[in-house]
Amino acid sequence: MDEQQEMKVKNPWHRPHIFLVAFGISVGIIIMVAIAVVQNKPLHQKYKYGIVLDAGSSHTSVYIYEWPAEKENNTGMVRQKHACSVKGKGISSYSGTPEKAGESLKECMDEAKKTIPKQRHQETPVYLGATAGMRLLKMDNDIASEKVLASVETSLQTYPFSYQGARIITGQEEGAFGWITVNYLSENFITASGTVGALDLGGASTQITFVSGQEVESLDNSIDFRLYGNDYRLYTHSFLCYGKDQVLKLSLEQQIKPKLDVTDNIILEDPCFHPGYEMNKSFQSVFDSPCVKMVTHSKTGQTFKHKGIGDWKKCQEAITKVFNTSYCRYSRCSFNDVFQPPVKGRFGAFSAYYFVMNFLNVTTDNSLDDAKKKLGSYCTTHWNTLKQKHPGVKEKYLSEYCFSGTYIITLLEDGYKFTPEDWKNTNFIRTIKDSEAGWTLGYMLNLTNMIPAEAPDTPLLPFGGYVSLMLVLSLLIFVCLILGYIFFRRPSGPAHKEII
Ligand SMILES: Nc1ncnc2c1ncn2[C@@H]1O[C@H](COP(=O)(O)OP(=O)(O)O)[C@@H](O)[C@H]1O
Ligand SMILES: [Ca+2]
Repeated sequence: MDEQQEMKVKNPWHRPHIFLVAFGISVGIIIMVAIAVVQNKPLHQKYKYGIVLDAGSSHTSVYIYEWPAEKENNTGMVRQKHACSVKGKGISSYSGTPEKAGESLKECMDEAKKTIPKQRHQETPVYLGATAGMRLLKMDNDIASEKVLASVETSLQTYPFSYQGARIITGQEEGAFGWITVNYLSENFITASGTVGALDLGGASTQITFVSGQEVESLDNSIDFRLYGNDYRLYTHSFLCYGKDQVLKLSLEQQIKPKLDVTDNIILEDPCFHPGYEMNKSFQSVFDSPCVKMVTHSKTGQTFKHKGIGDWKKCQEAITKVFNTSYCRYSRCSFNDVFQPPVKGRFGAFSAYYFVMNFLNVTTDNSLDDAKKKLGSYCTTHWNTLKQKHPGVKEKYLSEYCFSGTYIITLLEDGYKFTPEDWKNTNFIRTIKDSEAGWTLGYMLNLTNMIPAEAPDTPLLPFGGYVSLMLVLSLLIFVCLILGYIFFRRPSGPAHKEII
């Protein structure tokens, strides 16, 4: 009996509290290991980067994107890490001094070098896409446009990144990649919520892109994509010369034309500019674009007086004249003989749509009629009152918001045939989840093959679920071991004898 008692003391498993302590410690260790795994995961996460330069007609922006390396194909994983606005005008403005186009990018590209971790520089792709400003320069002066592109190319090649090319993208690409960006960021490709149409307004061109569900009668306007296992047929059109800066030139030209032969001292009374606004402008500034067909060499170097009268109704009448709706060779057109099926679904309107409407404080919470009333009263505001109210706003922008707002409403309503209901389904957006809406993200996703045609195989469990399951399984195994130990040990051990 003494011997048996001794054995009981030597075998700790015969004391339940020791067993409990050992069990508690083991569970504690397992939980700590699991938490450490979860906590430390982001530290070990490898990020990848990509740079896209948006060489627009009015200015260039450099965007840096970032994504976790192992989640390349999951929608919504790429986000904008940084954006830099290049000082000065767009690259097409350097047609006379092409070498300066490349130089202009230096500050923002130096910033990119600092933003992206050094060890990732070599593998980081850089793309430059030029839009309507360069399309116009190419039409006007092909050699100059080549020189400007060569200049930005030389400049970008001096950086430690992986240079992938600088080119003028097509209007279809601009429209389609804007649509991809908006829907990728909204995660519409993986949910059943349907897609959102994209409206992009620039300075020199404007794009409309949406899934119409109807036959697209002109091949130029149709793009097919297979993304994440779904087929999409997009309607897209880019109107060159219908960005807000070029339309302003078109509208000024139309108002000047009838006065040209009548008088030498032209005073243009413009309903789209505020009462009290008066500025001498050169004819050159209106006629210097291939969008404006009239060439008046006799007026080169001369100026006209641009005078605001602030009359929204007349402004809209003037703007309507830039749309040609007299001819359509398809079953239906937007304007200028361009096929367009009826607009459908929700729309995200970005770039200058957002800048203008945000400044005017017009949202689609206002009915279309209320938006017009608001704009009408804004346009009649005296120029001096406005300048006093917005001392920080660039005068050029400030003077043009009445025109631009009127153009936007006219383009949507008369151009694209938006009904008051479609207007309500439109959102003016600058960013989605902190990434800017525009064509650049979609462009990069496409060129880096980050948008697969088929839905990627998703793991059975998310990472958190996986860790929890492993934890429960380890506990189960642990408990089984303990029970097994106790159970199998008893028949041969002294404890068994003791019971008998
Ligand atoms: N804060 C702002 N207020 C009003 N307009 C703006 C503002 N910032 C940018 N813009 C305008 O947005 C437009 C951007 O066009 P951009 O992308 O340069 O041309 P495109 O896309 O036609 O090549 C330009 O007309 C520019 O003047
Ligand atoms: Ca643009």
